[in-house]
Amino acid sequence: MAGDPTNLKEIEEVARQCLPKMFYDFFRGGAEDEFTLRENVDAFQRIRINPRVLIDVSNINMSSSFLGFNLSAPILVAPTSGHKLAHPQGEVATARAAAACNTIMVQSFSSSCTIEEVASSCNAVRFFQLYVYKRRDISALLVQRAESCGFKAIVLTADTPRIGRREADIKNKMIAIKSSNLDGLLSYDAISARDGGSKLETFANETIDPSLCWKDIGWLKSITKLPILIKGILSVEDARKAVEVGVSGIIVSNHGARQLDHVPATISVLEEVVKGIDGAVPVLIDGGIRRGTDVFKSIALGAKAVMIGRPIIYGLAANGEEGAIKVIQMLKNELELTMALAGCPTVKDITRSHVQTPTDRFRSLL
Ligand SMILES: Cc1cc2nc3c(=O)[nH]c(=O)nc-3n(C[C@H](O)[C@H](O)[C@H](O)COP(=O)(O)O)c2cc1C
Ligand SMILES: CCCCCCC(=O)C(=O)O
Repeated sequence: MAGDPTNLKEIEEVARQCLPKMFYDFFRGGAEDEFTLRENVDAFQRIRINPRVLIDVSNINMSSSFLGFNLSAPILVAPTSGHKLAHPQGEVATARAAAACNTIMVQSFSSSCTIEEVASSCNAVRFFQLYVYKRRDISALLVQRAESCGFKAIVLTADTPRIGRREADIKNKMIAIKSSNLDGLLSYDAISARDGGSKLETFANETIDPSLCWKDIGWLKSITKLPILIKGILSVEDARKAVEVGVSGIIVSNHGARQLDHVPATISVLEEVVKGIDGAVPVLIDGGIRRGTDVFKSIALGAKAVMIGRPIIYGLAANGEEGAIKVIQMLKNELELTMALAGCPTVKDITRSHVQTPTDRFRSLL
């Protein structure tokens, strides 16, 4: 890869140099002042690791599982839209990278490759991320296509009744990303012809159903046998509701800080969400994970595994499938070293006592 990057930040820089400005801005950007975008990363840096010594770390085993599926490490690929804007092979390259790294890929509803193309391209375990459209028939059809193509779970994104205010996209007049999944189902023509700011925003706001609510999980359950995860949970109250309506997992996420600015960094609410549902279902987290130490901290605070969004896109942009593999491999290498240096030979050995949060430091002063 150009520049021989040694960490994810450097891969982002390679991607920035490869991508047209409109697309780099779309991938990188967050909502409004990007306060939460910075917080997602900074909040990890306020957590300290408490290493333990004189523990046999000659063999580090990062293997883990989620919903019964084995993972080589507790790191999954988050759903992100439009991978062909980053690389001509799009989500097919991403799925192959996930398969090569023995992890799960969550394919976005707004993917540029179809459900069928991704399914036939590799043997990765795949989950399908769902937006519920005003045209429920379209969402239902995509769920059925995913189910018949062997996807193993539905990830319902709950934080996007409308699209967040992404000012770079407004300035750049971001295009409405074409999702091949919607070919023959929806037309983009009216949107492409329209003047104004972000066409992606216009398209999303015209198509996504803002009336979606908790009772609709019943509808979703009625159209699929797959386990359902809810993505976009940031409070104990919503986590408990998710458990009540019978989901199989929760994803603590603020959509990579692209929706509502000034919501908390995901790592800062993870522990209370996990405690609030008392182990009823497994919890994943995404947002700002850029180092193996971030993965370690997330596990210590109760996540079953993490998901990564932008770094995968940057890897793709920098070097296609190989670039996405490099991203996952870099994080795995960093996690492996972190576990060795912290005295944790297996993922199960990573405990709450291995980290110190700002709240812990405050309490210790009282
Ligand atoms: C360019 C981009 C596109 C995204 N598209 C989707 C999407 O289609 N569906 C979804 O649920 N989340 C989407 N997300 C949010 C990610 O799933 C994830 O929550 C976020 O990227 C995690 O933060 P990180 O990028 O800091 O790792 C997108 C994020 C980005 C950056
Ligand atoms: C219905 C199209 C919405 C695409 C939004 C993709 C996304 O979630 C993101 O950019 O963030």
